[in-house]
Amino acid sequence: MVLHELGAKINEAFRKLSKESDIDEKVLDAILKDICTALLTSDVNVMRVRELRDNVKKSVNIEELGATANKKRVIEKVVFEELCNLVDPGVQAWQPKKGKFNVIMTVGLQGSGKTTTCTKLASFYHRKGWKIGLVCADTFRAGAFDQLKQNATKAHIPYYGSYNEADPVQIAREGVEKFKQEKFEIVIVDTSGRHKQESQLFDEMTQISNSIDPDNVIFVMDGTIGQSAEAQATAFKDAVNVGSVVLTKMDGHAKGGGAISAVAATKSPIIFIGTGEHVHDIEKFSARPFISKMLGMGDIAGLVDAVKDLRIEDNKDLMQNLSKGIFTLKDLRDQLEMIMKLGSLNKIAGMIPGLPQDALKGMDSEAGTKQLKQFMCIFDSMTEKGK
Ligand SMILES: Nc1nc2c(ncn2[C@@H]2O[C@H](COP(=O)(O)OP(=O)(O)OP(=O)(O)O)[C@@H](O)[C@H]2O)c(=O)[nH]1
Repeated sequence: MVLHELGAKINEAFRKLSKESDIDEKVLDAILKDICTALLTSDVNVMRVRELRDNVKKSVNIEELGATANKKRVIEKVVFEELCNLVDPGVQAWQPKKGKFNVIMTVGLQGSGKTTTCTKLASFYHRKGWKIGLVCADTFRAGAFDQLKQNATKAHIPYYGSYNEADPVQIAREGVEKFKQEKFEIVIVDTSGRHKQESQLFDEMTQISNSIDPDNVIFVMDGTIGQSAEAQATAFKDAVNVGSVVLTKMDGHAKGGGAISAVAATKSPIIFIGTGEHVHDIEKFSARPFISKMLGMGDIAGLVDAVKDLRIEDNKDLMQNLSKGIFTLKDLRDQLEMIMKLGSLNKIAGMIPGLPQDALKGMDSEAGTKQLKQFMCIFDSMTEKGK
Protein backbone atom coordinates (compact mmCIF):
# COMPACT_ATOMS: atom_id res chain seq x y z
CA MET A 1 0.00 0.00 0.00
CA VAL A 2 1.11 3.57 -0.67
CA LEU A 3 3.28 4.96 2.16
CA HIS A 4 2.52 1.88 4.22
CA GLU A 5 5.72 2.28 6.23
CA LEU A 6 4.92 5.88 7.13
CA GLY A 7 1.42 4.84 8.25
CA ALA A 8 2.89 2.04 10.37
CA LYS A 9 5.35 4.40 12.08
CA ILE A 10 2.63 6.95 12.90
CA ASN A 11 0.44 4.16 14.28
CA GLU A 12 3.35 3.02 16.40
CA ALA A 13 3.57 6.54 17.86
CA PHE A 14 -0.18 6.43 18.60
CA ARG A 15 0.28 3.04 20.30
CA LYS A 16 2.91 4.56 22.60
CA LEU A 17 0.26 7.11 23.66
CA SER A 18 -2.06 4.28 24.73
CA LYS A 19 0.61 2.92 27.06
CA GLU A 20 0.94 6.22 28.95
CA SER A 21 -1.12 6.50 32.12
CA ASP A 22 -0.79 10.28 32.19
CA ILE A 23 -0.36 12.24 28.95
CA ASP A 24 1.48 15.50 29.62
CA GLU A 25 3.41 18.01 27.50
CA LYS A 26 6.53 15.81 27.62
CA VAL A 27 4.67 12.81 26.25
CA LEU A 28 3.10 14.92 23.49
CA ASP A 29 6.55 16.24 22.48
CA ALA A 30 7.97 12.72 22.36
CA ILE A 31 5.09 11.47 20.18
CA LEU A 32 5.42 14.46 17.87
CA LYS A 33 9.13 13.79 17.58
CA ASP A 34 8.42 10.23 16.39
CA ILE A 35 5.80 11.41 13.89
CA CYS A 36 8.04 14.18 12.52
CA THR A 37 10.97 11.75 12.13
CA ALA A 38 8.70 9.35 10.23
CA LEU A 39 7.54 12.15 7.91
CA LEU A 40 11.10 13.32 7.27
CA THR A 41 12.20 9.75 6.50
CA SER A 42 9.45 9.63 3.86
CA ASP A 43 10.96 12.78 2.36
CA VAL A 44 8.25 15.23 3.39
CA ASN A 45 9.62 18.76 3.14
CA VAL A 46 11.18 19.92 6.40
CA MET A 47 9.18 23.18 6.42
CA ARG A 48 5.88 21.29 6.07
CA VAL A 49 6.89 18.97 8.91
CA ARG A 50 7.69 21.92 11.14
CA GLU A 51 4.32 23.51 10.27
CA LEU A 52 2.52 20.29 11.15
CA ARG A 53 4.30 20.06 14.47
CA ASP A 54 3.57 23.71 15.38
CA ASN A 55 -0.09 23.38 14.37
CA VAL A 56 -0.57 20.27 16.53
CA LYS A 57 1.08 22.04 19.47
CA LYS A 58 -1.21 25.05 18.95
CA SER A 59 -4.36 22.92 18.74
CA VAL A 60 -3.66 20.60 21.67
CA ASN A 61 -3.46 22.36 24.99
CA ILE A 62 -2.84 19.53 27.44
CA GLU A 63 -3.41 21.64 30.56
CA GLU A 64 -6.73 23.05 29.32
CA LEU A 65 -7.98 19.58 28.40
CA GLY A 66 -8.32 18.59 32.04
CA ALA A 67 -8.11 15.21 33.70
CA THR A 68 -11.32 13.68 32.32
CA ALA A 69 -10.69 14.38 28.63
CA ASN A 70 -9.59 11.55 26.35
CA LYS A 71 -6.25 13.15 25.49
CA LYS A 72 -5.14 10.29 23.26
CA ARG A 73 -8.24 10.67 21.06
CA VAL A 74 -7.79 14.45 20.92
CA ILE A 75 -4.13 14.14 19.85
CA GLU A 76 -4.91 11.45 17.25
CA LYS A 77 -7.73 13.54 15.78
CA VAL A 78 -5.59 16.69 15.54
CA VAL A 79 -2.67 14.79 13.97
CA PHE A 80 -5.08 13.18 11.47
CA GLU A 81 -6.46 16.61 10.46
CA GLU A 82 -2.95 18.04 10.11
CA LEU A 83 -1.85 15.10 7.93
CA CYS A 84 -4.89 15.78 5.71
CA ASN A 85 -3.92 19.47 5.47
CA LEU A 86 -0.41 18.42 4.49
CA VAL A 87 -1.65 16.77 1.29
CA ASP A 88 -4.64 19.01 0.58
CA PRO A 89 -4.06 22.40 -1.08
CA GLY A 90 -7.71 23.29 -0.41
CA VAL A 91 -8.48 23.73 -4.09
CA GLN A 92 -11.44 22.03 -5.75
CA ALA A 93 -10.23 19.47 -8.31
CA TRP A 94 -11.39 19.84 -11.92
CA GLN A 95 -14.13 17.45 -13.05
CA PRO A 96 -15.27 16.77 -16.65
CA LYS A 97 -18.70 18.15 -17.41
CA LYS A 98 -21.53 16.16 -19.00
CA GLY A 99 -22.98 17.63 -22.20
CA LYS A 100 -19.69 19.37 -22.98
CA PHE A 101 -16.57 18.42 -24.96
CA ASN A 102 -13.82 18.18 -22.31
CA VAL A 103 -10.19 18.54 -23.38
CA ILE A 104 -7.41 17.29 -21.09
CA MET A 105 -3.71 17.76 -21.81
CA THR A 106 -0.95 15.96 -19.92
CA VAL A 107 2.53 17.42 -19.37
CA GLY A 108 5.61 16.25 -17.52
CA LEU A 109 9.24 15.23 -17.75
CA GLN A 110 10.42 12.31 -19.86
CA GLY A 111 9.65 8.95 -18.33
CA SER A 112 7.38 10.39 -15.63
CA GLY A 113 4.62 8.07 -16.80
CA LYS A 114 2.51 10.36 -19.03
CA THR A 115 1.63 7.83 -21.75
CA THR A 116 0.81 5.11 -19.20
CA THR A 117 -1.24 7.59 -17.17
CA CYS A 118 -3.19 8.78 -20.24
CA THR A 119 -4.44 5.24 -20.87
CA LYS A 120 -5.13 4.65 -17.16
CA LEU A 121 -7.19 7.87 -17.02
CA ALA A 122 -9.00 7.05 -20.27
CA SER A 123 -9.83 3.58 -18.97
CA PHE A 124 -11.03 5.06 -15.64
CA TYR A 125 -13.43 7.48 -17.35
CA HIS A 126 -14.46 4.81 -19.88
CA ARG A 127 -15.51 2.54 -16.98
CA LYS A 128 -17.54 5.45 -15.59
CA GLY A 129 -19.44 5.58 -18.90
CA TRP A 130 -17.73 8.53 -20.63
CA LYS A 131 -17.07 8.48 -24.40
CA ILE A 132 -13.35 9.12 -24.40
CA GLY A 133 -10.50 9.25 -26.94
CA LEU A 134 -6.70 9.56 -26.78
CA VAL A 135 -4.37 11.69 -28.89
CA CYS A 136 -0.61 11.12 -29.12
CA ALA A 137 1.09 14.49 -29.67
CA ASP A 138 4.51 13.14 -28.69
CA THR A 139 6.70 13.31 -31.78
CA PHE A 140 9.91 13.62 -29.75
CA ARG A 141 10.30 10.02 -28.56
CA ALA A 142 10.43 7.37 -31.26
CA GLY A 143 7.87 4.70 -30.45
CA ALA A 144 5.64 6.97 -28.36
CA PHE A 145 2.72 6.61 -30.80
CA ASP A 146 3.14 2.82 -30.93
CA GLN A 147 3.12 2.67 -27.12
CA LEU A 148 -0.08 4.72 -26.87
CA LYS A 149 -1.66 2.72 -29.71
CA GLN A 150 -0.84 -0.56 -27.99
CA ASN A 151 -2.10 0.60 -24.57
CA ALA A 152 -5.26 2.14 -26.03
CA THR A 153 -6.07 -0.96 -28.09
CA LYS A 154 -5.72 -3.18 -25.01
CA ALA A 155 -8.03 -0.89 -23.04
CA HIS A 156 -10.51 -0.55 -25.96
CA ILE A 157 -10.02 3.23 -26.17
CA PRO A 158 -10.16 5.00 -29.59
CA TYR A 159 -6.94 6.88 -30.39
CA TYR A 160 -5.42 9.34 -32.85
CA GLY A 161 -1.81 9.91 -33.89
CA SER A 162 0.48 10.07 -36.92
CA TYR A 163 3.64 8.37 -38.15
CA ASN A 164 4.26 11.07 -40.79
CA GLU A 165 3.42 14.42 -39.22
CA ALA A 166 6.35 15.85 -37.22
CA ASP A 167 4.53 18.85 -35.76
CA PRO A 168 2.96 17.94 -32.39
CA VAL A 169 0.79 21.09 -32.44
CA GLN A 170 -0.76 20.01 -35.75
CA ILE A 171 -1.42 16.45 -34.48
CA ALA A 172 -2.94 17.71 -31.23
CA ARG A 173 -5.23 20.08 -33.12
CA GLU A 174 -6.30 17.43 -35.65
CA GLY A 175 -6.90 14.78 -32.97
CA VAL A 176 -8.98 17.07 -30.79
CA GLU A 177 -11.01 18.21 -33.82
CA LYS A 178 -11.61 14.62 -34.95
CA PHE A 179 -12.99 13.53 -31.56
CA LYS A 180 -15.04 16.71 -31.27
CA GLN A 181 -16.66 16.04 -34.66
CA GLU A 182 -17.38 12.48 -33.57
CA LYS A 183 -19.21 13.77 -30.48
CA PHE A 184 -16.80 12.37 -27.91
CA GLU A 185 -17.16 13.71 -24.36
CA ILE A 186 -13.50 13.68 -23.27
CA VAL A 187 -10.23 13.73 -25.19
CA ILE A 188 -6.84 13.31 -23.51
CA VAL A 189 -3.80 14.68 -25.34
CA ASP A 190 -0.44 13.09 -24.48
CA THR A 191 2.52 15.45 -25.05
CA SER A 192 6.23 14.76 -25.19
CA GLY A 193 8.66 15.00 -22.28
CA ARG A 194 12.31 15.98 -22.05
CA HIS A 195 14.89 14.69 -19.63
CA LYS A 196 14.96 18.01 -17.77
CA GLN A 197 13.02 21.25 -17.48
CA GLU A 198 14.18 23.09 -20.58
CA SER A 199 12.81 25.93 -22.69
CA GLN A 200 12.16 23.73 -25.74
CA LEU A 201 9.80 21.51 -23.75
CA PHE A 202 8.00 24.49 -22.24
CA ASP A 203 7.71 26.24 -25.66
CA GLU A 204 6.16 23.14 -27.21
CA MET A 205 3.75 22.70 -24.30
CA THR A 206 2.66 26.35 -24.52
CA GLN A 207 2.08 26.08 -28.28
CA ILE A 208 -0.03 22.94 -27.92
CA SER A 209 -1.93 24.45 -25.03
CA ASN A 210 -2.66 27.64 -27.00
CA SER A 211 -3.78 25.58 -29.97
CA ILE A 212 -6.20 23.16 -28.24
CA ASP A 213 -7.19 25.34 -25.27
CA PRO A 214 -7.47 22.50 -22.72
CA ASP A 215 -10.04 22.55 -19.91
CA ASN A 216 -7.54 20.87 -17.62
CA VAL A 217 -3.75 20.57 -17.85
CA ILE A 218 -2.57 17.60 -15.83
CA PHE A 219 1.00 17.60 -14.60
CA VAL A 220 2.22 14.01 -14.42
CA MET A 221 5.04 13.71 -11.92
CA ASP A 222 7.21 10.78 -10.92
CA GLY A 223 6.32 10.32 -7.24
CA THR A 224 9.73 8.88 -6.40
CA ILE A 225 11.67 12.11 -6.90
CA GLY A 226 11.38 13.13 -3.26
CA GLN A 227 12.36 16.62 -2.16
CA SER A 228 12.89 18.04 -5.67
CA ALA A 229 9.16 17.67 -6.35
CA GLU A 230 8.22 21.17 -5.23
CA ALA A 231 10.63 22.95 -7.62
CA GLN A 232 9.59 20.76 -10.55
CA ALA A 233 5.86 21.20 -9.95
CA THR A 234 6.27 24.97 -9.57
CA ALA A 235 8.26 25.20 -12.85
CA PHE A 236 5.50 23.42 -14.77
CA LYS A 237 2.78 25.42 -13.07
CA ASP A 238 4.50 28.67 -14.07
CA ALA A 239 4.97 27.53 -17.71
CA VAL A 240 1.46 26.25 -18.45
CA ASN A 241 -1.76 26.59 -16.57
CA VAL A 242 -1.48 23.33 -14.59
CA GLY A 243 -4.86 22.53 -13.06
CA SER A 244 -4.17 19.21 -11.40
CA VAL A 245 -1.51 16.64 -10.70
CA VAL A 246 -1.14 12.89 -11.10
CA LEU A 247 1.67 11.27 -9.13
CA THR A 248 3.00 8.07 -10.65
CA LYS A 249 5.07 5.15 -9.31
CA MET A 250 3.62 5.49 -5.83
CA ASP A 251 3.44 1.70 -5.47
CA GLY A 252 4.71 1.31 -1.93
CA HIS A 253 7.42 3.90 -2.41
CA ALA A 254 8.79 4.98 0.97
CA LYS A 255 9.90 8.40 -0.30
CA GLY A 256 6.51 9.28 -1.87
CA GLY A 257 5.75 11.69 0.97
CA GLY A 258 7.99 14.28 -0.70
CA ALA A 259 5.94 14.52 -3.87
CA ILE A 260 2.59 14.27 -2.13
CA SER A 261 3.21 17.06 0.34
CA ALA A 262 5.25 19.30 -1.97
CA VAL A 263 2.66 19.25 -4.71
CA ALA A 264 -0.02 20.39 -2.30
CA ALA A 265 2.12 23.43 -1.60
CA THR A 266 1.86 24.48 -5.27
CA LYS A 267 -1.93 24.76 -4.88
CA SER A 268 -2.67 22.17 -7.58
CA PRO A 269 -4.70 19.28 -6.24
CA ILE A 270 -3.49 15.73 -6.78
CA ILE A 271 -6.35 13.97 -8.55
CA PHE A 272 -4.95 10.47 -9.00
CA ILE A 273 -1.95 8.40 -7.99
CA GLY A 274 -0.41 5.68 -10.14
CA THR A 275 0.26 2.52 -8.19
CA GLY A 276 1.71 0.17 -10.82
CA GLU A 277 2.26 -0.42 -14.51
CA HIS A 278 -1.10 -2.06 -15.20
CA VAL A 279 -3.96 -0.02 -16.68
CA HIS A 280 -6.08 -0.44 -13.52
CA ASP A 281 -3.26 0.63 -11.21
CA ILE A 282 -4.61 4.09 -10.61
CA GLU A 283 -6.36 5.43 -7.53
CA LYS A 284 -8.51 8.50 -7.19
CA PHE A 285 -6.86 10.82 -4.71
CA SER A 286 -8.54 12.79 -2.01
CA ALA A 287 -6.87 13.77 1.21
CA ARG A 288 -9.04 12.16 3.93
CA PRO A 289 -9.49 8.68 2.38
CA PHE A 290 -5.78 8.67 1.47
CA ILE A 291 -4.63 9.45 5.02
CA SER A 292 -7.25 7.08 6.40
CA LYS A 293 -5.93 4.21 4.23
CA MET A 294 -2.35 5.09 5.07
CA LEU A 295 -3.15 4.74 8.78
CA GLY A 296 -4.94 1.42 8.23
CA MET A 297 -8.41 2.89 8.80
CA GLY A 298 -9.63 1.83 5.34
CA ASP A 299 -11.73 3.63 2.75
CA ILE A 300 -15.20 2.09 2.54
CA ALA A 301 -16.53 4.81 0.19
CA GLY A 302 -13.64 4.10 -2.20
CA LEU A 303 -14.32 0.37 -2.07
CA VAL A 304 -18.03 0.87 -2.84
CA ASP A 305 -17.08 3.16 -5.73
CA ALA A 306 -14.63 0.61 -7.16
CA VAL A 307 -17.20 -2.20 -6.97
CA LYS A 308 -19.82 0.03 -8.64
CA ASP A 309 -17.39 0.57 -11.54
CA LEU A 310 -17.39 -3.17 -12.22
CA ARG A 311 -21.02 -2.90 -13.45
CA ILE A 312 -21.80 -6.43 -12.31
CA GLU A 313 -25.42 -5.87 -13.34
CA ASP A 314 -24.31 -5.63 -17.02
CA ASN A 315 -23.39 -9.35 -16.97
CA LYS A 316 -26.90 -10.59 -17.79
CA ASP A 317 -26.02 -14.32 -17.74
CA LEU A 318 -24.46 -14.06 -14.29
CA MET A 319 -27.36 -12.03 -12.90
CA GLN A 320 -29.89 -14.51 -14.32
CA ASN A 321 -28.00 -17.48 -12.91
CA LEU A 322 -27.64 -15.87 -9.48
CA SER A 323 -31.37 -15.10 -9.34
CA LYS A 324 -32.04 -18.82 -9.97
CA GLY A 325 -29.46 -19.91 -7.39
CA ILE A 326 -27.13 -21.28 -10.09
CA PHE A 327 -23.38 -20.69 -9.96
CA THR A 328 -21.38 -22.19 -12.84
CA LEU A 329 -17.64 -22.49 -13.42
CA LYS A 330 -17.98 -19.74 -16.02
CA ASP A 331 -19.68 -17.51 -13.43
CA LEU A 332 -16.72 -18.11 -11.13
CA ARG A 333 -14.34 -17.20 -13.96
CA ASP A 334 -16.29 -13.97 -14.71
CA GLN A 335 -16.27 -13.01 -11.04
CA LEU A 336 -12.53 -13.57 -10.71
CA GLU A 337 -11.97 -11.47 -13.83
CA MET A 338 -13.99 -8.68 -12.21
CA ILE A 339 -12.01 -8.91 -8.98
CA MET A 340 -8.81 -8.52 -10.99
CA LYS A 341 -10.20 -5.33 -12.51
CA LEU A 342 -10.35 -3.84 -9.00
CA GLY A 343 -6.54 -3.79 -8.99
CA SER A 344 -4.00 -5.52 -6.79
CA LEU A 345 -5.06 -7.44 -3.68
CA ASN A 346 -2.99 -4.98 -1.64
CA LYS A 347 -5.07 -2.11 -2.98
CA ILE A 348 -8.36 -3.80 -2.08
CA ALA A 349 -7.08 -4.83 1.35
CA GLY A 350 -6.03 -1.24 2.07
CA MET A 351 -9.65 -0.13 1.70
CA ILE A 352 -10.89 -2.50 4.41
CA PRO A 353 -10.91 -0.75 7.80
CA GLY A 354 -9.05 -2.29 10.70
CA LEU A 355 -6.95 -4.69 8.66
CA PRO A 356 -3.64 -4.99 10.52
CA GLN A 357 -0.72 -3.33 8.74
CA ASP A 358 1.23 -6.58 9.05
CA ALA A 359 -1.42 -8.40 7.05
CA LEU A 360 -0.81 -6.05 4.14
CA LYS A 361 2.93 -6.42 4.42
CA GLY A 362 2.82 -10.21 4.12
CA MET A 363 0.42 -10.23 1.22
CA ASP A 364 2.01 -11.40 -2.05
CA SER A 365 -0.42 -9.75 -4.42
CA GLU A 366 1.73 -10.56 -7.51
CA ALA A 367 1.51 -14.28 -6.79
CA GLY A 368 -2.24 -14.06 -6.12
CA THR A 369 -2.87 -12.28 -9.41
CA LYS A 370 -0.69 -14.80 -11.26
CA GLN A 371 -2.70 -17.68 -9.84
CA LEU A 372 -6.00 -16.07 -10.82
CA LYS A 373 -4.68 -15.55 -14.36
CA GLN A 374 -3.55 -19.20 -14.53
CA PHE A 375 -6.99 -20.36 -13.47
CA MET A 376 -8.61 -18.28 -16.20
CA CYS A 377 -6.19 -19.60 -18.85
CA ILE A 378 -6.98 -23.19 -17.85
CA PHE A 379 -10.69 -22.46 -17.93
CA ASP A 380 -10.48 -20.75 -21.34
CA SER A 381 -8.45 -23.58 -22.90
CA MET A 382 -10.96 -26.12 -21.51
CA THR A 383 -13.95 -24.31 -22.96
CA GLU A 384 -12.17 -23.78 -26.31
CA LYS A 385 -11.75 -27.53 -26.59
CA GLY A 386 -15.45 -27.87 -25.84
CA LYS A 387 -14.87 -29.74 -22.59
N1 LIG B 1 5.65 1.03 -11.01
C1 LIG B 1 5.06 1.95 -11.77
N2 LIG B 1 5.53 2.21 -12.98
C2 LIG B 1 4.91 3.14 -13.75
C3 LIG B 1 3.79 3.86 -13.28
N3 LIG B 1 3.42 4.72 -14.26
C4 LIG B 1 4.27 4.53 -15.29
N4 LIG B 1 5.18 3.60 -15.00
C5 LIG B 1 6.30 3.09 -15.82
O1 LIG B 1 7.20 4.17 -16.05
C6 LIG B 1 7.84 4.02 -17.31
C7 LIG B 1 7.69 5.31 -18.12
O2 LIG B 1 6.32 5.48 -18.41
P1 LIG B 1 5.79 6.23 -19.73
O3 LIG B 1 4.32 6.25 -19.64
O4 LIG B 1 6.41 5.67 -20.96
O5 LIG B 1 6.41 7.66 -19.48
P2 LIG B 1 6.27 9.00 -20.37
O6 LIG B 1 6.20 10.12 -19.42
O7 LIG B 1 5.17 8.87 -21.35
O8 LIG B 1 7.66 9.02 -21.13
P3 LIG B 1 8.07 10.00 -22.36
O9 LIG B 1 7.04 9.80 -23.43
O10 LIG B 1 9.41 9.48 -22.75
O11 LIG B 1 8.12 11.36 -21.85
C8 LIG B 1 7.17 2.81 -17.97
O12 LIG B 1 7.99 1.69 -17.77
C9 LIG B 1 5.87 2.65 -17.20
O13 LIG B 1 5.39 1.32 -17.19
C10 LIG B 1 3.30 3.58 -11.94
O14 LIG B 1 2.35 4.17 -11.42
N5 LIG B 1 3.99 2.62 -11.24
